[in-house]
Amino acid sequence: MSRPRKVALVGNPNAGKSALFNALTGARQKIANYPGVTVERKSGRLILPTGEPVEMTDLPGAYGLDPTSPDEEVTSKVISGHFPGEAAPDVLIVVLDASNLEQHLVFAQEVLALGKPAVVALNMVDLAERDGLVLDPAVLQEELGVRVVPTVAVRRRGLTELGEAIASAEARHPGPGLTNLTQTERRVAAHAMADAAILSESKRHRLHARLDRMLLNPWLGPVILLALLFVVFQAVFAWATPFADALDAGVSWLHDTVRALMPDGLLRDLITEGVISGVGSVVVFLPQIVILFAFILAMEASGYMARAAFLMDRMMAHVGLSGRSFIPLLSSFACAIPGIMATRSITDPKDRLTTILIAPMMTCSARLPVYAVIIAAFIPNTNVGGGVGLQGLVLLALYVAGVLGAMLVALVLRRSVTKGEASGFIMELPKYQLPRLKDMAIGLWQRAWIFLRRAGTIIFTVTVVLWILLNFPQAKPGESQVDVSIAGRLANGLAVVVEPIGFNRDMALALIPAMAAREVAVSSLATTYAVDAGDNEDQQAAELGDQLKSRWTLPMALAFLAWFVFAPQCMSTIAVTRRETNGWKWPAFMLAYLFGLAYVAAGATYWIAVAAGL
Ligand SMILES: Nc1nc2c(ncn2[C@@H]2O[C@H](COP(=O)(O)OP(=O)(O)OP(=O)(O)O)[C@@H](O)[C@H]2O)c(=O)[nH]1
Ligand SMILES: [Mg+2]
Repeated sequence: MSRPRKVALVGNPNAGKSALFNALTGARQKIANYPGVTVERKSGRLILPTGEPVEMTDLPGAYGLDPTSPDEEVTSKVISGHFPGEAAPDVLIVVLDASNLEQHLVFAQEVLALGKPAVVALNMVDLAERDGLVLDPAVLQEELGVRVVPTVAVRRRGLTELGEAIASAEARHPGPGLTNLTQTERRVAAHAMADAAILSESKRHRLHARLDRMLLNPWLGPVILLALLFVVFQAVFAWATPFADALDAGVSWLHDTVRALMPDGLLRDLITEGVISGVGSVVVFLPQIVILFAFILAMEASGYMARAAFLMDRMMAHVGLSGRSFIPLLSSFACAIPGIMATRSITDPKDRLTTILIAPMMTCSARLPVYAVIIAAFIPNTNVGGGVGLQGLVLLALYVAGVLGAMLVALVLRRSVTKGEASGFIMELPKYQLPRLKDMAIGLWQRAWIFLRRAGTIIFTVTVVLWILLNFPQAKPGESQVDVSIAGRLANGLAVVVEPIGFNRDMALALIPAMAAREVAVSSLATTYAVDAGDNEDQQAAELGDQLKSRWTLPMALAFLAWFVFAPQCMSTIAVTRRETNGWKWPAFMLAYLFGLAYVAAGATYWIAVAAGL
C-alpha cells in the first residue's frame, strides 16, 4: 500500500490554520488571536469524507515563500520538499482570513503559482459577516483556479466540504494570471480580486475602531494596561484563597490520615514528609495558576494582547528591541521555553538573541508558588486603601521588577554584546473577538495539567531524592537530622557563598534542587522543615508559612524573592537556549549574567531591608 497523501496548511499568520488543524485532526495545538503563534510544524492524521486517510501538517504562518525569519523558513522548506526527512506535501490547503482578504490573497497567489494540487479555505467568514462583508467564493474560485470552501474553523463549519475538496484536488497548470508575477503585481491583483469577491460591505466596526482609539491611545492605553494587570494580580491572591485553603486542608488531612494508618518508620516518613508535605506544598498553588492563566488566555483570545504589544513597541524601541519581541516575552510569563521558541518569528538575528537572553526574566508560572508562599507568610494581608491588597501589590511589583530588569539588560546588550538598531515593527492587529468558553476551558485544562504533571513527575522525584539525602546518614539522639545529613552538608558548602546576601543554610539547600524546577524550592523547604521537626508534634503540625515565619527574618524573605526574580533556576531553559542558539556560548553567558544579577539583587535587597530596620 502506498503511504497516505500529505496535506499541509499554509497561509498568513493568524489566518486560523491551527484552529482548522485542531478541528480536522482533533489535535490541541495552541491557537491565539495574534500572529506568530505556531513556530514549528506539527502533523496529525485524519480520514477524509471519501474514507481516504491523509497526514495533515500545520505550518507556521508566513508572508512569502522567501523566508525572512526562522519560522517562515520551516514553512518554505516543507512546501518545497526541502525539509530534512520529510517528503513534500501532495496537497496544499491555503487558509485565508475572509475578513482580511486583500492582504491574505498576496501570499495565496504565490503559493498557488507553484501548481501543486490545492484548495483554498476561506476561513473566518463569520467575522467577515460580523463586519458586514458579503463575499462570493465563486468569484475567487474563478480567479484562483482552485476550489474555494468557506469555513469557520472554531465552529467546525465547512469542514466536510473542505475534506471533499482535498480528496478531489488535482495537479493544475496555474494560469498566466498567477505565474511569474512580482510582489507588486500580486498586490495589485489581490486588490482587484478582493474587490470583485466582496459583494457588499457595510462598515460595522465602528465600536472596534472606537475601542482601538482608546486602548491604543499613547496616554490612556498604558494606563488601561497597567490597571488591567493590577486587577489580575489582585485576583490571583483574592480569588484563589478559598480554593487554596480547601486544597491545603485536603493535603493536611491526607498527611494526618497516612500518619495515623501506617506503622512508624522510614517509609511512613518518606510518604508523609517527602511526598505529601513536599509535593502537596506545591500543588496547593493550582488555583492561583489557573486564575492567572484565565486572564492571560482571555487577553490572548480577545485580541487585546496584540494591542498590548503595539503599546509596548515604543518602550521596546527605547531599549533597542522591536515590538516583535513582545509576544515571545509574553509567552515567557507562562514558561520561558515556549517563549524562547516563539522568538523564531523574529527576523533580525541579534534582535532574536537579545530576546532569548532576557526571556528568563519574565516571571514564569513556576515562580508563582515560590512568590506566593513567601508573600503569604511575610507580607500582611492588609488593605492599603481603596480595596487594594498589599499582597497582590507585592506580587505585581515582583513581576514588574523582572520586566524592568529585562529592559535594562536589553538596553545594555544592544549597546554591547548584541549591538544593533531597533528594527521597525510590523504586526497586523487581529480582530476583536469574544473569548470562546470552550477554547478557554481547554486552554486552562492544558495549563493545569502541565502544572500537575510537573508536580507528579519532576517535583515528586526531586523531592523524594532530597528527602533521602536529608535522612541519611541518620542522626544520633541529640543531633539535628538536617545537620548531619548529606543534603545538609552539601548545603553548608553553598551556604558560605550565599551568606553575604542574607541566606541561611535552609535557603541554600532549597536552591540546589530548584535548578530542576523553581517550584521545588517550595517543596524542598517543606520537606526540610518536616524532617527537621522530627518527632516534635507541634512543629510537625505547623504549616510551611508558620515555619518560615519562625525561622526567617523579613529581610531574608525579601532577599529570597529578589533572588528568584533573576536567578536562572531552570535547566530546561538553559537546554532550549542551547538548542536555539546552536551552542554553549549563549547559555553559558545567560547563566553567568543572570546568577550575577540575582546575587546582586538579593544582596542589595537584604542589606537595604536590614538598614531600614525591617
Ligand atoms: N471567529 C473565528 N475565529 C477564528 C476562526 N478560525 C480561527 N479563529 C481564531 O483566530 C485566531 C487565530 O487562529 P490560529 O489558528 O492560531 O491562527 P494560525 O493561522 O495558526 O496563526 P499562526 O500560528 O500565528 O500562523 C484564534 O484566536 C482563533 O480562535 C474562524 O473561523 N472564526
Ligand atoms: Mg498556528
